[in-house]
Amino acid sequence: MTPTPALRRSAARTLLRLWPLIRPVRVHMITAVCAAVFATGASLTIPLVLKWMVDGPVSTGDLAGVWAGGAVLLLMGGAEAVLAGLRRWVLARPLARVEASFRALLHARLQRVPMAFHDRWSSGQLLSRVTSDLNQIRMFLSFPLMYLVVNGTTILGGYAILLAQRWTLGMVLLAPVVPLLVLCAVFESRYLVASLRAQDQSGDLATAVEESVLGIRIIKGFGRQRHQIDTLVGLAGRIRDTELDKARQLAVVRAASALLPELALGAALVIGVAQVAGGDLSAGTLVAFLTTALALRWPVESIGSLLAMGNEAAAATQRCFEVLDEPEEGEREPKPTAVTTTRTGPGELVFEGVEFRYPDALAGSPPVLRGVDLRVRAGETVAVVGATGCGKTTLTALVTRMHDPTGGRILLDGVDITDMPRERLRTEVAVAFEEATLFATTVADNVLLGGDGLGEADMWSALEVAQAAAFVAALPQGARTEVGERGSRLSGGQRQRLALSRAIIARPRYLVLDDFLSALDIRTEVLVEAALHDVLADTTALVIAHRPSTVLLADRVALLSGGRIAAVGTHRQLLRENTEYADLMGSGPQLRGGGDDR
Ligand SMILES: Nc1ncnc2c1ncn2[C@@H]1O[C@H](COP(=O)(O)OP(=O)(O)OP(=O)(O)O)[C@@H](O)[C@H]1O
Repeated sequence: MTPTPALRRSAARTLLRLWPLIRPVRVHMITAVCAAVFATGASLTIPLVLKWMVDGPVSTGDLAGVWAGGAVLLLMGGAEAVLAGLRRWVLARPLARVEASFRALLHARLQRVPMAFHDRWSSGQLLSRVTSDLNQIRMFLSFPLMYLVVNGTTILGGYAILLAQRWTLGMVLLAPVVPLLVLCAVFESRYLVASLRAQDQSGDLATAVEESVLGIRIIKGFGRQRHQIDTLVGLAGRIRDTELDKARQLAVVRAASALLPELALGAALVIGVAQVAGGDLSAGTLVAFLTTALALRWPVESIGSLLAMGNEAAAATQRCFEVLDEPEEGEREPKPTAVTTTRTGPGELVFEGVEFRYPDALAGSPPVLRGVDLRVRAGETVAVVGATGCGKTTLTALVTRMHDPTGGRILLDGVDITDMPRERLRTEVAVAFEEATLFATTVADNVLLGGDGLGEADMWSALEVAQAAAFVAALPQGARTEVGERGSRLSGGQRQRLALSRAIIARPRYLVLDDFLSALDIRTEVLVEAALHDVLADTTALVIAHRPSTVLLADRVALLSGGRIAAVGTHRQLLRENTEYADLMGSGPQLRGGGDDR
């Protein structure tokens, strides 16, 4: 998906948004610009020295003057080289710092934006912004920006010298400026759009590559390699077309900015030679004039390429600011209501008329949750059961404020969760999902992520509860074993048990478990559930259950149906009294053997 909105700003205005980031290195930037301008000044002085030499010492045979002129030329050349080196040296480190701090800013924002943002954006789009776009911005700041300033100054200074030397000839050289300016203006707006398109398409390609790498088992399993290759080739083809379009646009500007000044130079040369022949102009002045004009060739020719790089940087800047402009989670919270109508106490989790509709839900579709009322008492475990797609996972996501309810409220310890700082909410409530997300680090790092200030002992006791201690101990480096990207070196059941260990390690007061044992065999599941009973004794827990065996973990069961809690009771009660529940649960032997009134 490519969520880039229509372009609203010009490239220059977009680039100006970088100023707060560049501000801390402005002294370095100004120093570098000054060095570059002086270097150019030195190079522009050379034709003037030449004029002096041709009209003076050379024509009069003054050898000492020729040596002096040569020495000045050498000095100017040396100064130009030293100043160019100084510019690079002054900028390298500060710009690397700017890139690093911009990247940190983007990364921090990605952590703080609401889940709805991540639902909307593909990973490849985000990845390309944090990597290639930032790189493009740094390159623009270190080279093209500098040269836009320097070459702009050179062109202005150069043309001023040309006009001063011979204004009629200068006007001939100035003739191409108007058509070139018009061409550059048209080019700027078109190239910016094409750059944005190319960068968005690269993001789409990154997403497709990521999906094909992560989904390689499915692709191979279904023999869909050809299809996948065709998809990637199609996406790469779109990028190629856009890049060719950019190249065509750039070629026109480059050709025009090379050809028109050349024609003007040719015309000036003919007129100048005629004037020298007619005695209206000194040979030295013509040499100086032509040398200056030649010195302006590269600055004029380079403008097209520099503008192109500026446009690409502007597109990259806009894409990065699309992320940075996204409000953080806390920024768009509705003002929380402090009054509680429900009488609720510590340790209780209460849903009060909770409604929820996904922001990107199809128009006209009903809300997923349409008035959920449920009270989970302190220390109680309530299983939520319902048909697939009825909104169970959505309900759990609301407890940790991955999304905020669009109606009603959720109370924790009697406090509306929108009243609580998110940090506090997320230390009170721990979660484990069916899709056990592990990070590409060690077992220990993954489990210890569950809380602050926890040690090895906490980790091993959490692993014991999740029946993971034995397999972790048997790993080559025990808990120090790397689990691979997304835990790829572990089985699905092992990943789920590590995710459960992470959820319970800090002994949270509230636990939200979403079908967290689905990948376990029945024997291991029974063992995990038995150990969990001790943990859950002090914990208020909401458990999403698909399997009858998970339901047995709960004190009570709530049936979610039609966006509401349709029935609450013990497992046996519901099995007897509610046909929808009985249908959902079936009547497996383990249910019948449920022991007490569960
Ligand atoms: N990010 C999303 N954007 C839009 N709609 C969504 C989003 N996530 C889920 N839905 C929709 O919300 C509804 C409820 O989804 P949810 O995952 O909560 O169901 P569930 O009861 O947990 O299903 P299952 O038992 O299959 O896991 C579904 O119709 C689903 O299509």
